Amino acid sequence: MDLRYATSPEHVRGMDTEELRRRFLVQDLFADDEARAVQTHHDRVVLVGVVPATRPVSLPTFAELRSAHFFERREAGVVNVGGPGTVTVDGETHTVDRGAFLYVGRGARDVVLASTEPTGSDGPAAFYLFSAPAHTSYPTTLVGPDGGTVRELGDALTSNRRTLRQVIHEGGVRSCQVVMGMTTLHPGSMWNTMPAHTHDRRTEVYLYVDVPDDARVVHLLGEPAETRHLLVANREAVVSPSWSVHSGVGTASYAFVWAMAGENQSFDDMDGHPITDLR
Ligand SMILES: O=C(O)C(=O)C[C@H](O)C(=O)CO
Ligand SMILES: [Zn+2]
Repeated sequence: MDLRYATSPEHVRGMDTEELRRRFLVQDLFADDEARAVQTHHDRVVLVGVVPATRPVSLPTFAELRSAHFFERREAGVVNVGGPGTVTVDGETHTVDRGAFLYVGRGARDVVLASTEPTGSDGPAAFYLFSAPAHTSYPTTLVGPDGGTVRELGDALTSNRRTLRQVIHEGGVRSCQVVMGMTTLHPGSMWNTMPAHTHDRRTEVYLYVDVPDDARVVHLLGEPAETRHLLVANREAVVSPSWSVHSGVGTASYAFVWAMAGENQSFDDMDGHPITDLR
């Protein structure tokens, strides 16, 4: 498990490109037949990537968690961003195809992730887990690729027309902390999350997906009056501490999985920062 210690806004002012990327960008989370993990000490969020390319992969626990099994004190949202697949939780198998989500509650013991058509056109399944500490156990719940609460946002005239699906949230699948969903940019729209915002009560992670190999997303981070940027490729994630804006523009249309944990689960508890205020 890769550990990322907490950062402060003052610290960001002095970071060069290499340090910004080392602290906030998560690369190489997805590797064949492995469960790779990163923990940020911001809200103790753990990210795991699993690509069951040639065999099913059992989710291990990690030494840093000091727990007998991964879900002993945690919950997670799992989304598949690859080809068709299944997730088996304590013997019950769920079909989790591309764009589907599975919420796994505290107490689950054996979690096995598998591809259904590893050599198909979408390749093997690619599971992304966003996990946070949990105080109680909510039921494991599957949401299909079109499920959740859909919000249409933005405008083609400002290049930010996008469809946002809230899946694990106050009005949907219950959880202790995790709030999670996916946003898909419409063809020709490149800007996400504009106007940008912060939410001082939650850490958020964006995982960018469906970014063409020759494209990048220019992701803005940092305090609104002191922004920095990262050039982000497909299946890379960016950690946004509570004080950081998170917004980006692609050189092609793309999608992203957003997920949060922290003090509350109120999606609309955010402070907007107009582009004219960003520096
Ligand atoms: O397109 C958007 O806008 C988003 O997807 C915003 C994220 O959901 C978010 O940042 C929630 O806090
Ligand atoms: Zn946000």
